[in-house]
Amino acid sequence: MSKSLFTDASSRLERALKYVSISDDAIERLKYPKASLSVSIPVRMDNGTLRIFQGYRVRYDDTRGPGKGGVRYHPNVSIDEVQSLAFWMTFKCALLDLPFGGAKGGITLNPKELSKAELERLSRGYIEGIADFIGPDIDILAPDVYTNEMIMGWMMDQYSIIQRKISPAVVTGKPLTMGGSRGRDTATGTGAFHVINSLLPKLDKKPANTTVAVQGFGNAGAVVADLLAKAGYQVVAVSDSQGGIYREKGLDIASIREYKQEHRGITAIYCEGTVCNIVEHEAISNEELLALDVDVLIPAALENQITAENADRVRAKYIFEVANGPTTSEADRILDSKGILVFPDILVNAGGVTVSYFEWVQNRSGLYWRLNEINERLKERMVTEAEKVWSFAQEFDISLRNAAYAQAIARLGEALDAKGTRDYYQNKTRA
Ligand SMILES: NC(=O)C1=CN([C@@H]2O[C@H](COP(=O)(O)OP(=O)(O)OC[C@H]3O[C@@H](n4cnc5c(N)ncnc54)[C@H](OP(=O)(O)O)[C@@H]3O)[C@@H](O)[C@H]2O)C=CC1
Ligand SMILES: O=C(O)CCC(=O)C(=O)O
Repeated sequence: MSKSLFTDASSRLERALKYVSISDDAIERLKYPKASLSVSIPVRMDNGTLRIFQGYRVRYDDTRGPGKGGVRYHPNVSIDEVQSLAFWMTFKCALLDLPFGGAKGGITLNPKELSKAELERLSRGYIEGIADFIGPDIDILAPDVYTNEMIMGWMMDQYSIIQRKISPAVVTGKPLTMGGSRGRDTATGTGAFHVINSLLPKLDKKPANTTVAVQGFGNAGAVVADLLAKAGYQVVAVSDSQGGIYREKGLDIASIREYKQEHRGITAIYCEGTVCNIVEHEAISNEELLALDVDVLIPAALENQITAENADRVRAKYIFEVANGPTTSEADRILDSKGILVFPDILVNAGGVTVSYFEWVQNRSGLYWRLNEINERLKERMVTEAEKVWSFAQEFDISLRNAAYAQAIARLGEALDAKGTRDYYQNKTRA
């Protein structure tokens, strides 16, 4: 039987514990999610039939602050996946020193098959189901795969209806008109760009002599591809769920983004300026993209993309994980043995939750920041944490993943110990 995603995810905790000292009590607590909720969501479909969807929310840990994390709409969503994503959020928020714990949610469905009205009923139904489990001081939602600011707006509105007061801070990634933050829509890709652009020079890589392949061309992948291309990197391949395109002398990312917004796929479409042509021989599969001979590989789609089965075929020198959990722990070992450096998800994709934190702060203070203020603060946080992870890894000669986890674990351990064991309550019950 194959390992569950959570078993694989939590092996990262076990490995990194060697490099940090925290109490046994804190270690025990970090091994388990604090609370999980599973809900059935009845939705009246446009054709009059009733469909029941399965939704989840997991709050993994809230020691350092309210739970925080996105909501995913995807056919593969399961409690195991949501729990793993909530686990990663916990370490990501601690690594970036955000005053949040980790949480995540999801609904099992293919949202591409639903009409806009059906999606709205589903999103509002999800909030009906989890309303008692979330809140601006309890657990705060955000976008993830196949959710967006429109859906976040519906969710915030539904929560406000239930609470009978406007509660913008329960959801981040909302439309600007509903209290969203400037820069949240591009934050994940922008944060990843800062990590890549600040760490590659340490490896003597300059944009013009660095080739890049990006798997996944959504909110995270398209933005990082665009920023890298604008900074002079050679982005030679991109893909979406249907497949990808490759061009040795580099792709025109801005025009591919434009094309993707109008049409659904990017397969075999090559755009230069405003002209797009279908060029069949440049089409590649996602498997082929992962095995391209490039300097930098950026998985920016789903988890479990680089596994024990294909890690041997990876030829990139550096992997920057924009997706959550794209590399399995077995693949990590193989990549390590091949000398491939993996820059971990909890660092590389933390720009999204960082600007979500800024949005939450703005919602609570009522004072809204300009885009350049947001972008400056984001850059400062991302570069600072990236440098710390890099130096820690260099100093102790350990992987960047272990270095990132060790720093996050140290912060979590300190917070858990500061709260004490809470044995007082248990003793009182027993008395
Ligand atoms: N949004 C955010 O703020 C954050 C996202 N992340 C992570 O980044 C990753 C991407 O999320 P995000 O960009 O928001 O999601 P989006 O829904 O915006 O985009 C997902 C992209 O991945 C593509 N895709 C889906 N399945 C596959 C596949 N099997 N192979 C290749 N490409 C595929 C989609 O293709 P198509 O367009 O054809 O459907 C789409 O281009 C996820 O792991 C997410 O958890 C991490 C931090 C924050
Ligand atoms: O913005 C957020 O709160 C969380 C984004 C997210 O889901 C993630 O970082 O994986």
